[in-house]
Amino acid sequence: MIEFHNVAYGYGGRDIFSGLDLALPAGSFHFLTGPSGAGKTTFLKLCYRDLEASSGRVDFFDQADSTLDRDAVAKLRRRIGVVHQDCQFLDHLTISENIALPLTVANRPVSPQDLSDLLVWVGLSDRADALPPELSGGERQRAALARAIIMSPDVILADEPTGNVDWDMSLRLLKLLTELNKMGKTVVIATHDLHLIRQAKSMVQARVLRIADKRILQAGADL
Ligand SMILES: Nc1ncnc2c1ncn2[C@@H]1O[C@H](COP(=O)(O)OP(=O)(O)OP(=O)(O)O)[C@@H](O)[C@H]1O
Repeated sequence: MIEFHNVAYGYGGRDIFSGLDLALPAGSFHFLTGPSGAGKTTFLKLCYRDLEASSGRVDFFDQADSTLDRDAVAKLRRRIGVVHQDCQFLDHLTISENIALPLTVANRPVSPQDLSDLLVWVGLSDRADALPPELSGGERQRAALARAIIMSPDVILADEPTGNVDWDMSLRLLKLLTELNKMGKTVVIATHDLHLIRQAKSMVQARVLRIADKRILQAGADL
């Protein structure tokens, strides 16, 4: 789905990654760990082409990065749903309008039934007409997940989706992400939470990646 070939990336001359070789196959489930500032968000941004590799090559859905024009990049982004760390919403729109926003912006019809099913799935039916500032942290995270998948992406990237929620809510979010994976979606979760990763072992066949020395390595079974 997304493949990194000898990729380097840095900010202002400071390398975050170098010699990165990695594949995220279709239908896989990955956790990405590493200390704060190691580059987890940067890696996710490279995965949805918000950032471009400084050198090396990233292939998206079997297409080399360098061959993609603007339309192709827009198209590939529609196949990738992102749950951002800070979950920003438009505060003057309701939760259901925010969730439907990617469709509205793309000028695509919003099916009331699909939207309602999605709200039920994330457990937000009774909050559909609330405004974002009225939501709890866990509700915001679930709304962000719903918004990320409304375009039926093939890949879901979640940046610290359980960062600000309690354990029960973390498990609930993890369950939603594993359900998406069972539907065939490729899932990548960046997280500090090793407890969550251990918990996931009984729910899904997940690979754990760890950022170390500007590379991303498969973590050992000791986690
Ligand atoms: N736009 C930017 N310009 C310059 N440096 C940046 C920029 N974005 C991130 N960095 C730096 O790059 C490094 C990696 O940042 P990144 O946000 O990817 O780490 P992270 O592992 O996601 O961190 P955290 O767990 O704290 O969210 C950090 O040192 C950060 O300060």
